[in-house]
Amino acid sequence: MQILAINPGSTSTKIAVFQDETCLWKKVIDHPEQDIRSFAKISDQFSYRMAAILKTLQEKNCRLADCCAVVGRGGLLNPLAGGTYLVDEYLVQVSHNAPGGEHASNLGAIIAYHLAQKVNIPAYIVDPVAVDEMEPVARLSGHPELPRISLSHALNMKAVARKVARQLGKTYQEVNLVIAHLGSGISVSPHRRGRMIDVNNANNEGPFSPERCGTLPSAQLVKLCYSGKYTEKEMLTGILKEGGMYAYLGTKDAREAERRMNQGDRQARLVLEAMCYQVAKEIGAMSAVLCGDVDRIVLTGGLAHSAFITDEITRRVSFIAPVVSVPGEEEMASLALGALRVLRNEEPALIYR
Ligand SMILES: Nc1ncnc2c1ncn2[C@@H]1O[C@H](COP(=O)(O)OP(=O)(O)O)[C@@H](O)[C@H]1O
Ligand SMILES: CCCC(=O)OP(=O)(O)O
Repeated sequence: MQILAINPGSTSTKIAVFQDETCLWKKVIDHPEQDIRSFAKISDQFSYRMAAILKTLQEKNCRLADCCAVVGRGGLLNPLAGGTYLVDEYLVQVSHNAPGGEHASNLGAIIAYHLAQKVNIPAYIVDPVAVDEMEPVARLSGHPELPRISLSHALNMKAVARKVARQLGKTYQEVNLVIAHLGSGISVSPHRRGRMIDVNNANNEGPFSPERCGTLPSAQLVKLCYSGKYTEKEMLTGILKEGGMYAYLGTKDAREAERRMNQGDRQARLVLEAMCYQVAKEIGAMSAVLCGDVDRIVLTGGLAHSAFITDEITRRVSFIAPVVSVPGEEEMASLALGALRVLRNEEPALIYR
């Protein structure tokens, strides 16, 4: 069965075609920052990204008619359980309206649906960013008007969780893991017997990341918002896109930060160490959620390619459980596998309402 997978990210659109579990080809289309900046809303990027995808399909001689399904990364929907969802008109409409906020992943369902419609095949999303499996006790923030919201790298974390469980000779439902996805954003989540029972909101809680602030001192934040120094849009950009490592060092590229550190830049060292320190603290907190019953701590995402970063985290958390590293992400394969599970009737397609 041939599956087309589409993963819209902040600055790129990843496309891949799978023949069953095998990736036939994959392409990352990079979108120049000035192009992306010219759109007011994420959904306004639909035609722009669609044109780039259709051009790539043509270049690769890929015929939509040869595919059994199109699968996209799911976005900031209202909270929902993990799994593979059929994309229907309602889901497309909600993705347009972006109830959970603006994020490139909102385009995944919209693009998958429109491509699939062309040849009358089903479209799916798998383990969207808004997967919410949090326990009631995890939902209280301390302010009744500000409940905690589950927004995370659920797709990659669940794929990596299944992989690590397999390596242990178990199923995902038989293990307890603390998984830290370390990318442009950072998610740290305790997975208890196949469920993500807590997670820092990767947009605005937890450790700071290459581009996001993470948890900030709340009263100081309120004062800054009302200081007149920044507009609301500037504040949000500063938190979500130009915070964290970027705010301190002017780069979102951890490889560049590490190069500077190795050339003796003390600020670069301090910032990288602080990011790892915060990740380690979050792993400690999420291990407490599991009452210390942790089979493995798993480090994944782009930053997990760095031995400095993984060593720096590991030395602080290895007393809890063995640490394994699964660098990079497996989002494209996870999308295809999610669609295949449904097409093979191993799992029902969920309906989002
Ligand atoms: N080999 C590497 N060593 C250190 N950092 C890396 C490496 N490869 C990627 N990164 C960093 O990982 C971050 C991006 O991670 P990634 O998982 O690709 O995030 P996203 O898909 O969310 O943009 C960037 O800061 C990038 O510099
Ligand atoms: C909003 C949670 C998911 C997320 O942060 O994804 P990216 O790192 O791809 O922006």
